[in-house]
Amino acid sequence: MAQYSRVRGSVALLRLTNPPVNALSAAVSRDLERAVRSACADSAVRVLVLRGHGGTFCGGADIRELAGLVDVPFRVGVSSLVALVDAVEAAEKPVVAAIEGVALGGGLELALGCHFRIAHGQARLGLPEVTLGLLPAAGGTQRLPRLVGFPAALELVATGRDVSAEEALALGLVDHVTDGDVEEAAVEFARRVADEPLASRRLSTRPPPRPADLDTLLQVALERAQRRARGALAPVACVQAVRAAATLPFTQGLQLEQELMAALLPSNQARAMQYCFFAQRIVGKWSLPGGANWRNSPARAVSRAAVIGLGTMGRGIAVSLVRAGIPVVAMETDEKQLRVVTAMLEREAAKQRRSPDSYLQLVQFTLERRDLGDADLVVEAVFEDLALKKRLFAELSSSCRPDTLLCSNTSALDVDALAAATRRPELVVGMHFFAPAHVMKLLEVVCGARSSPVAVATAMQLGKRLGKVSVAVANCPGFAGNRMLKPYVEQASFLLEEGATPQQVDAVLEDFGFAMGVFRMSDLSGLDVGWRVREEAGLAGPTVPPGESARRRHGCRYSPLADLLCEHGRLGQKTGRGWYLYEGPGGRAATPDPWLHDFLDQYRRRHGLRPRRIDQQEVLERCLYALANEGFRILEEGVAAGPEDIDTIYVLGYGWPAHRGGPMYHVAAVGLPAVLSRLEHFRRLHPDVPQLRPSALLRHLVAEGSPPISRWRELLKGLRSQL
Ligand SMILES: CC/C=C\CC(=O)SCCNC(=O)CCNC(=O)[C@H](O)C(C)(C)COP(=O)(O)OP(=O)(O)OC[C@H]1O[C@@H](n2cnc3c(N)ncnc32)[C@H](O)[C@@H]1OP(=O)(O)O
Repeated sequence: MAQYSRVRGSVALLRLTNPPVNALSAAVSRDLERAVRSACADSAVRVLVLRGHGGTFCGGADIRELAGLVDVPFRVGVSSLVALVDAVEAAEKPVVAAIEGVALGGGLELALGCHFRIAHGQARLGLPEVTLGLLPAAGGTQRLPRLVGFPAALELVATGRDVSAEEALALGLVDHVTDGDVEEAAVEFARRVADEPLASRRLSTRPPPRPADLDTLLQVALERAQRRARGALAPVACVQAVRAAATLPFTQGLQLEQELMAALLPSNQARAMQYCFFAQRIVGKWSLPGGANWRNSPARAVSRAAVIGLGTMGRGIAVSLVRAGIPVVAMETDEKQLRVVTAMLEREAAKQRRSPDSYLQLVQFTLERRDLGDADLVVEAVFEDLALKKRLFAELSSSCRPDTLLCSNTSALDVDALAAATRRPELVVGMHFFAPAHVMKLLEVVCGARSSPVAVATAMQLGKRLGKVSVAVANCPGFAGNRMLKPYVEQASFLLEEGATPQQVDAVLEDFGFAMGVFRMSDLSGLDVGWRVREEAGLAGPTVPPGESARRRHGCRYSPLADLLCEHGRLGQKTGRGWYLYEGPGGRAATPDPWLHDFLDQYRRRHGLRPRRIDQQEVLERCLYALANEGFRILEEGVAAGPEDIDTIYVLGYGWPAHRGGPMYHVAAVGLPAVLSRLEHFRRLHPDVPQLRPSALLRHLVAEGSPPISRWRELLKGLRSQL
């Protein structure tokens, strides 16, 4: 796990070895500590270089231990890592960290214990513990501010953002960056510093910097963390721990860090966030009914891509491709959109500290379909209209190379119908990006009935290359994410009919931790999007069969409230009014609108609905259980392979709070029998709402004694699977 060898006579080269990411399990930490002590005791050694095996320094503490997934008490992992970092820092001979790949979490804390840090130009460094519901508890919150100052330390610890080697150098986090061989550079560096005094290099003994505005800075950071945390404990604990570095001596700061960690480690929030971490890895291990899977189906190389349509979605997709270094041919007729995408690329280049030209030269704008001919993969991102898309797919099928993959960014339409319009249905898949596509980390890869393994593998792999988490789902209206949104939005509308207000419903959902309540979200994305879909489905507008009552469709309860707002020209933020009032068209600040409240009163009177007081619990249960119930149906039908897929989609694509794990994790945590009983209760009260009828899978799981969520995937394999 950790050995040392002597190089160039007096340099001890220690190699941390625990593939795939050299995680510091308790055993590995102890082993490395022993190796450090032996090297220090070796009289032939003057200086130590510490590196990781296999091109990566260290991915941090072993999360499986912290999450209680292996048979090692989590406190043992923490204390072994703390002891290791302390031993490294206390070494009487200089220790140089040679960082390549990543130094994350406990890995970076280990590097902070070293006296010098050399990084490869491609390395990434960070303290992502907050994303696991934790904080850096091997001295990271105390050493980092002593090295890079409070503003940077507060930001890095509280957000978990990782930085490039270049930024690390600018922050003072590393001493030197090399684009050559990091081991050679570190050994060379080590020989130069072998005789340097170490006192000032031990961060624990350094006084923390004290800018004049430190108190204000700490207060602002704490308030910001509280505001942004939306109920999550870890970001606030992170700021509290870093603040201790300003107010307490090192050992007492460390003590507080440990106490905060001891409170976070066993918390439900940390469990939920660690579940999310592993869920996001599980979803990469896709399989298809024929036996093809992520292991046996290689992806095709994508060295040139095309994007059709540079509206909101298309331009985000184009930017993502360019950022990943993939040349893009972008087809768009509206010149205004070309200017927008050019400006976006310039901004992105500046963010990545690249020249604008390095990005702009990767894009070729065109009006001609023949220019797409050479692409390995085309992503269509035109208007959401099935007939239009089918025509386009038919044309692409004739004009593109026979092996070009044809992908659609549709958010709900039938991928099999698009495939059927081509002469290569096996090379058609859905690639459903989420807006803004260059920011959101989720990609739903929609596998059509005839999509080939290579098409699925290529789309999944491309998502990863773009820095996204790809989740494979089967083709059905709305796929997994948008399909589950429907009953959730419907319940919210029914609650308005029964007496709630948009701000009441949103406040409950935002208190739960959602980035945005359902009505604010609907205003942001535009009420007309759903209106168009409902019109196409014969639920709204001129296509509704004559004689259908306003509040019923196909014999079931229907709320026409959103349709009525659209008819009044209230499309959300873009028109300056929707469920809320905004400063003007395009405004962002939502305020309650007296017009809307009058409108709701009149609506209720017109339909003889007597408003009642609705409490928070009812809002939460009806919205969230209806959504999760649809999730069970999706699992039952094999549209998604497991609860991890649904939870990943909701956390990364729909603002579900990670500290609550995702909808399926949430209902499992509440208890399936309790959820079933509440759904049965609501179903009795609303017999004309089929979405409240508990799904067969939920009943089945309850009948089986509510197995833990980690077992559902296996149990589902026995059911009908489309994946
Ligand atoms: C005292 C306590 C102090 C500190 C606490 C900590 O250090 S908490 C851990 C902090 N570290 C992290 O959060 C990093 C997590 N890992 C990653 O971000 C990525 O895995 C990484 C290292 C950037 C590599 O990414 P890549 O895309 O190359 O691989 P992938 O994510 O698919 O991971 C490969 C397999 O490794 C497993 N794994 C990754 N990190 C850890 C870890 N720290 N502990 C345990 N296991 C880890 C991951 O689950 C994958 O496993 P697999 O079975 O192949 O799905």
